[in-house]
Amino acid sequence: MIEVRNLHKAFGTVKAVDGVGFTARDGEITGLLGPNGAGKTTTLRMLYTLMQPDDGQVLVDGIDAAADPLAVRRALGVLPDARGLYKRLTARENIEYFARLHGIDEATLRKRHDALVDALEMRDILDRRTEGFSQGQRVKTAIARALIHDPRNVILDEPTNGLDVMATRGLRRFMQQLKAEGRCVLFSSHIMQEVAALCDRIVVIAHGRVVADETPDALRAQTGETNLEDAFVKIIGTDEGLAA
Ligand SMILES: Nc1ncnc2c1ncn2[C@@H]1O[C@H](COP(=O)(O)OP(=O)(O)OP(=O)(O)O)[C@@H](O)[C@H]1O
Repeated sequence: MIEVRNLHKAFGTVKAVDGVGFTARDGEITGLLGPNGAGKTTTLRMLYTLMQPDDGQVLVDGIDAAADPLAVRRALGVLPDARGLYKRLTARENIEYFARLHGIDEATLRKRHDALVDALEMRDILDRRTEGFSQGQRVKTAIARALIHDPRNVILDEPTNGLDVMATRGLRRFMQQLKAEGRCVLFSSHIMQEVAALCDRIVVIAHGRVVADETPDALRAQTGETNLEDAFVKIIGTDEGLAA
């Protein structure tokens, strides 16, 4: 479970995150939805301890990220916005390198590696260097690498960005599988249909603040709109930066 309380982050005069708080629960998919520049990536970066908040608190499985960042990192699997693969290494080497950094024994590595490779349908690219990989191939490799230590909590920053329809469908299936395994899945998106199709709970962010935190059905009821796209536009007050 991921709990975020009253997070703040400013860059000069820009208040990127201005008092964000929400809870992402185990066995659920939580979507962080907001237009471009709303503060999604900055929020996620503070969650996975890449960036220090000016104020506020992050708890992962009850562990305070400021007090024990290493324990929090161990409890998290993260697909960052910059996918950050080692391009001279093959996909397999990228994944195995992370497994070794986590100190995973060989037998567990094999088992976990095979399960991820099958779930992500990436066996055909395993022994290619990641240099020259397509967006979808890069995302698959980065996700497998992020999850090799079997984390309970999974954070994905715009995971389907740049993926084609088939790759997007595959990734959505994979996220459902993570949820079925009882993990806490938190992902960001500015694509309403995606969030609507996947999420148990939607946290809408605009101008660095949470403007709604509901189930998709409750969001529709709250706004009186049957179409989620119309509901979002009503909540945010503009359709600028939101993709259909
Ligand atoms: N390192 C930085 N230095 C200066 N300003 C920043 C920095 N990172 C983010 N910002 C600003 O903070 C605001 C929030 O940015 P952020 O990347 O969190 O938004 P986002 O919701 O992830 O947007 P997108 O959907 O476009 O990725 C923006 O105005 C952005 O320009």
